[in-house]
Amino acid sequence: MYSKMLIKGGNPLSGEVTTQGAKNAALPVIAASLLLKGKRLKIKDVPKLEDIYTMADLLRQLGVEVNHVDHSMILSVPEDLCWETPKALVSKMRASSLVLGPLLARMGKAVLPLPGGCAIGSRPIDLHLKGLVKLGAEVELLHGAVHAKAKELRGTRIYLDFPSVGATENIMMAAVFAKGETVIENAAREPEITNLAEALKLMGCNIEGVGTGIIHIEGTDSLEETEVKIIPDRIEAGTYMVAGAITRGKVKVKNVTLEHIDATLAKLEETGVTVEVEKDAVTVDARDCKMKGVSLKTLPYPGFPTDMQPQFTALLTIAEGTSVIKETIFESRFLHVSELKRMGADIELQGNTAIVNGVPKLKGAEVRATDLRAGAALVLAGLAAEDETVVYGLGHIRRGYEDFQNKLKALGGDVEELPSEEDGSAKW
Ligand SMILES: CC(=O)N[C@H]1[C@@H](OP(=O)(O)OP(=O)(O)OC[C@H]2O[C@@H](n3ccc(=O)[nH]c3=O)[C@H](O)[C@@H]2O)O[C@H](CO)[C@@H](O)[C@@H]1O
Ligand SMILES: C=C(OP(=O)(O)O)C(=O)O
Repeated sequence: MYSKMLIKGGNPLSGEVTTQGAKNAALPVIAASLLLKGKRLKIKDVPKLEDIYTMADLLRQLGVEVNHVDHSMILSVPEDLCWETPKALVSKMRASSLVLGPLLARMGKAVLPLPGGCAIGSRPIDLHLKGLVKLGAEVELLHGAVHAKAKELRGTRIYLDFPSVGATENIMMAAVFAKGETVIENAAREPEITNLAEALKLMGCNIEGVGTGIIHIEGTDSLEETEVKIIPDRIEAGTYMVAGAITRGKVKVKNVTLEHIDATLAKLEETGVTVEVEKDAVTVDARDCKMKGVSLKTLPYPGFPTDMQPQFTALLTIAEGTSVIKETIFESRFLHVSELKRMGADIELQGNTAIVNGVPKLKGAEVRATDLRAGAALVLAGLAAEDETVVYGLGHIRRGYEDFQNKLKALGGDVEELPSEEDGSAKW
């Protein structure tokens, strides 16, 4: 059974909402527990999300005992681990590839069915594999699965052709038990990587330079039990800020790390909405605001995050004038555009650029979420649109937003999740 969300648009959202722990930080930290041997990792502020449950199931299959109670997770890792990852779980979630590095480091071998692409792009893992080979692993592709093995990993210099988030994380984890020093150059600088590095440091790893683009990891022999806290989800926070702005409401988002959302805040302010910041909260006030179009380009952190691009595209459909949105991270992250056009948006796609001409109002329609953030963007558009919108494919949204319906309802959104016989794809 699928599910859909019915949205009666038009209510300006108002009130406070608290951000969950970051999905994209929790996933690699959970994978990092595999580096422990006969020890436990306790993680605080783990969001309750489908992707987290998938990662927990994957670790269970590898032999880890996982207890996820409320927002805490305790992972008890046995002396020996299974090193073959099941296709059913890996194909469900690309982030499953993050177990490759730690499994190789701990067990000297790993088998991972190639995760494949998704609606936003082809998403190869060649950079992950190149890094592992440089560390001394033998990597083969057999019957659609990566088979990696290494008697011993050796520290080395690894230059990433692109600052890939996943490749940086996988290589960092693989390098933990390598002999000598590993240096990752052109490493990704996302805050989620810093959170993973903090977890590894707390376990006893020696890591320097995280956040600078050049990461140094000194190999070690064994790690310790520890407890780590997940950072607030900057993308969830940004999504609720846009919810306030697009409905011309006033929303306070609590539990944010301001320096992680600089790019999002700067672009929101540029549209003309009022943004007030406190130590760990942001209030977006768009009441009586004449919002104007802005141009933006997605970039690796600290640039504007690709994971906020669909939500901003929705916002800019009803901002005055023309906005130019350039997506440089994923090759096909514009599937929400055709859905927004069904709602009356005026958007022209030219390759990786969307040219958005603001319209006064969006109109409710039946639309389909094709991925997580596209789904969030359509819900935001529905909240601002006249009449009723139905968003199909809520499964995508559940991957990344905890309690989305209730958080929106608490802000005054007229939304309701309902079971659906279909995912919406048969409609158009
Ligand atoms: C679970 C998680 O943290 N997901 C995030 C992570 O995804 P993910 O780790 O997959 O993103 P990457 O930074 O690796 O990918 C960015 C680009 O590099 C390409 N690439 C990546 C690896 C590789 O080996 N070869 C290659 O060509 C990808 O296809 C993509 O076009 O960072 C993205 C970019 O901020 C975010 O949108 C995702 O939400
Ligand atoms: C693209 C995303 O996640 P993933 O990399 O897990 O697909 C996202 O969180 O927006």
